[in-house]
Amino acid sequence: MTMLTRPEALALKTASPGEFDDLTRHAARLRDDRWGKTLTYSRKVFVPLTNMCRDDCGYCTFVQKPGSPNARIMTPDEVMAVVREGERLGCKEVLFSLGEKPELRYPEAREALARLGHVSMIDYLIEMCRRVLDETSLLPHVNAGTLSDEEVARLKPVSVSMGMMLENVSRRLLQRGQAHYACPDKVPTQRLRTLERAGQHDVPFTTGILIGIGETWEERVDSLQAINAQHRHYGHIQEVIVQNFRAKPGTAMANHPEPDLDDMVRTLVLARLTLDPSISLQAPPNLESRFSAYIGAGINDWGGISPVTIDHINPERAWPQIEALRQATARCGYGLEERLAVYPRYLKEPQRFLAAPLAERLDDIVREDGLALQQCV
Ligand SMILES: O=c1nc2n(C[C@H](O)[C@H](O)[C@H](O)CO)c3cc(O)ccc3cc-2c(=O)[nH]1
Ligand SMILES: C[C@H]1O[C@@H](n2cnc3c(N)ncnc32)[C@H](O)[C@@H]1O
Ligand code: MET
Ligand code: SF4
Repeated sequence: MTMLTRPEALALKTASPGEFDDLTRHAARLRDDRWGKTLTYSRKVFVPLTNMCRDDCGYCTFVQKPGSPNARIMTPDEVMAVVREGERLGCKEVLFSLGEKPELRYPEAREALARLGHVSMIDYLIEMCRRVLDETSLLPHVNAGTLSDEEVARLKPVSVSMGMMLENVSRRLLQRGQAHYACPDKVPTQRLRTLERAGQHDVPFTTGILIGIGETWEERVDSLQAINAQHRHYGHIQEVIVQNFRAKPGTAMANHPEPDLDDMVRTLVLARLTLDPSISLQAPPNLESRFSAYIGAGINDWGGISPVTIDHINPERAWPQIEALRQATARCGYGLEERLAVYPRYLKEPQRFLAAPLAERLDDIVREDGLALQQCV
């Protein structure tokens, strides 16, 4: 058996302990065959370029409304200070993660952008990616939500990869009282179009599903299959994050139950057995402490970890120390290695997946420190 059929995927939710053990072993073997006995992470800094956003996701504490004392757009000096600190501490990725198109909803966002000389957050983001490339050794990864065709095209020359959590393809979640009520950028067709545009532009892309926001098991299956279908067509999905919802005080979903470990493990096994094995499977190590269960379920990557910045999306969840993660990973029989924000597979076709100056730069980095090259398949 390789990939799951749809009925098998649906049945995984309630598989008996014996059946589930078999499937889990199969998922772990698939990971070992494709990715070997080494898990990876990316040493990064997190830059929340703005926390203003036109959406109102029911789980999000990152977002701040204009008028709140914390609503802001980072200045270029603030951005460059964080990036330089990252450079000093050996980081190779700048994760720009930001609210979506606040200028379309809030005059305050338009005014703040105008003071920075821009009319849209994406324009400002492009300027800051460019500065990171021109002035530092770090590589930008852009997580800015839904993107138009033109935005993808303009971001490609200034970033090595982009990402956006699909989260879920369920339209039900847009209804009043659900996680994505009043979120124009969480309309599934809009998210799927962004994935597709990234594919059309040959952008190495990170996506993922958010677990426990009111979706059904079947909707998770649908979401993973939708991601896999895009990858089959364009080959651009470098990694899929399976991220567990964490309830935050003060949000609409403060009292919504968090997914438990069994639910996460089952979903990771589902993901590993649904997705093409060339897609990296990532779960964040700061949202769950029982690492061995995740490794047993077939993940091969821990995502971005920062010695400089907090996880601004989950600010109460500290990063593990990289050495502690290395030891925990070693106890499961796996090594831990640093990787770049773009996976090795894409460096084999640099002219297709990277703008020429970025391809040259990556070539130099890989030649100098040979990062995660054992994974070149
Ligand atoms: O620190 C975080 N990093 C997040 N990352 C960053 C990720 O861990 C790494 O930076 C990527 O693996 C790129 O190397 C995301 C990247 C995406 O493209 C899409 C979604 C996420 C989500 C998070 C997140 O919630 N917290
Ligand atoms: C960066 C990604 O983090 C996810 N995200 C946003 N809020 C939460 C939360 N409370 N718990 C877990 N993940 C969250 C979203 O899917 C976003 O795209
Ligand atoms: C700050 S959340 C991550 C980026 C974007 N706003 C999204 O939800 O996809
Ligand atoms: S998760 Fe992203 S899109 Fe949703 S409110 Fe927060 S910043 Fe905006």
